[in-house]
Amino acid sequence: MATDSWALAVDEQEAAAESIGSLHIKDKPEENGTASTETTTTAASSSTCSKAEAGEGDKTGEEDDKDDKAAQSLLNKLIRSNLVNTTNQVEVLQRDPNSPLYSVKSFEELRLKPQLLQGVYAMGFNRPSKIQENALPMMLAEPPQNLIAQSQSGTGKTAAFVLAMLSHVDPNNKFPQCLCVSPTYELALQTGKVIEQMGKYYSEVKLVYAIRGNKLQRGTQLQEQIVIGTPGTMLDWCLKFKFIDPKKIKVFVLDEADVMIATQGHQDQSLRIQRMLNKQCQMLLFSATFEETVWNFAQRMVPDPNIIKLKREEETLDTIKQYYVLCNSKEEKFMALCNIYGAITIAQAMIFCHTRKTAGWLAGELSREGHQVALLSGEMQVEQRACVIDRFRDGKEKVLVTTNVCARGIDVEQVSVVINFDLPVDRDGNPDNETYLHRIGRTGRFGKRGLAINMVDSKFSMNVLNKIQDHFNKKIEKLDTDDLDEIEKIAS
Ligand SMILES: Nc1ncnc2c1ncn2[C@@H]1O[C@H](COP(=O)(O)OP(=O)(O)OP(=O)(O)O)[C@@H](O)[C@H]1O
Repeated sequence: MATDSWALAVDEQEAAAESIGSLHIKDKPEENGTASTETTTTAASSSTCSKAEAGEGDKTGEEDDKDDKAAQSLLNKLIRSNLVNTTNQVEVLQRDPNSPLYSVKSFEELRLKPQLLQGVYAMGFNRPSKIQENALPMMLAEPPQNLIAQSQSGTGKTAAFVLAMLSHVDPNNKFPQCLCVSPTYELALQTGKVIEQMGKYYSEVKLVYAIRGNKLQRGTQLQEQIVIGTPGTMLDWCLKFKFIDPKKIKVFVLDEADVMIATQGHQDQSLRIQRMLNKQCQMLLFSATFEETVWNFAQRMVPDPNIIKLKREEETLDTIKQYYVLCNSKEEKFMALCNIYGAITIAQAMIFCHTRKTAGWLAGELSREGHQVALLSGEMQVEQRACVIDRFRDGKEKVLVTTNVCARGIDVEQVSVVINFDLPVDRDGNPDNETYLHRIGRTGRFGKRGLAINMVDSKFSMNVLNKIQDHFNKKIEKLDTDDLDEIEKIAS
């Protein structure tokens, strides 16, 4: 039955692809898993963290002063991605005590291994963000301490737990020592890329993906120290195939921990893995959101945890401006969208719909208007989804129309606008506050400014919007999309 529904989903996807001229879905990754781009590693690969290129070391070797190197590399990264024109903008945020990027400390003070410090600077990081500054000393302490940590979207949680894993592995031991479980295939791939980038100068440390499609021979003894994957495959590798000896695991990370706990299947699988681990294994749980019941469950699950928790009013980022638009139908919502596009320059946008059907319709309409559109929904094969995201990340499409599948974790710096074409609600029609926060967090990454626009088309959705406002105690302003000057103003 499962196979049938997959096949149907792919057929529908292909049908949609035909109707949407510029929608691109790449074929499955090449058999050996080596993707075309330098940093991409696909499902079937077991990859090394060492990808140092000749010449890069020389570049930094010219400069003696570490601060200058870091500053220069950050500036290069930001200029490359057109985020800022000077370092000052990020620097200012990192020095503002009210900003989640605030940090007075340096990466040097965290006493990271030199290879990791080099990797961090090569990524363009200058100083740790607040969550990194607070969480890393706890995570790197001896004896290891457990941690449940919440920090706003795009503030560097992934980088924090990746650094912790890389710091804890013993490269001389050729077996898995760190497990990182992500809720989706594409998030696992994305986190894997961060591990590769950060571990670029730590060539002895290797990484393998426990995700669908990466089939290993029975009896394989993994040599890689870090395993990143989705809960089902990870559990199989521990329990059924015994590729991993859970007793040898030193660090266990649950990324997007709240959804891992709140989703029954994920919770069962994660708990079954956890039960196989040694009592001394360090447990690290991270997310931008933790609903109260989930938070309580997490505290029962993790023995004696350190806790970093946000106050409700801190959960939303001030750098993301939130608006709503009043409409009467989906056609009017589409018109409003066109007006927004007509008034402001949008680098890249993510548009969230409630159903696959609406997403397909909207992608078709936008495509007819001449936009380069990518469509992504949960029913697509995971490899196809990963390819759609890669293309979007590379800027090949400027608009990504999607359902909730992409609401969490996906890190695309150039996303300047998030549109909730449909507001997020749960199965009972109640506002889904957590999903709202994750969705709008796809913009405004690491201090960048972002715009979130909500389409309201009924009393029901107005009610949902009001409840979301009340929940976060944050005003969502009304926007008149017929008034082009007004739209221009909000973007300036
Ligand atoms: N210290 C730092 N200095 C500069 N950039 C950073 C730093 N830490 C992380 N970043 C960058 O900020 C962006 C967001 O980081 P990351 O994906 O780790 O955030 P997150 O908190 O895990 O987000 P989400 O809640 O959406 O999963 C990434 O592009 C990352 O490279």
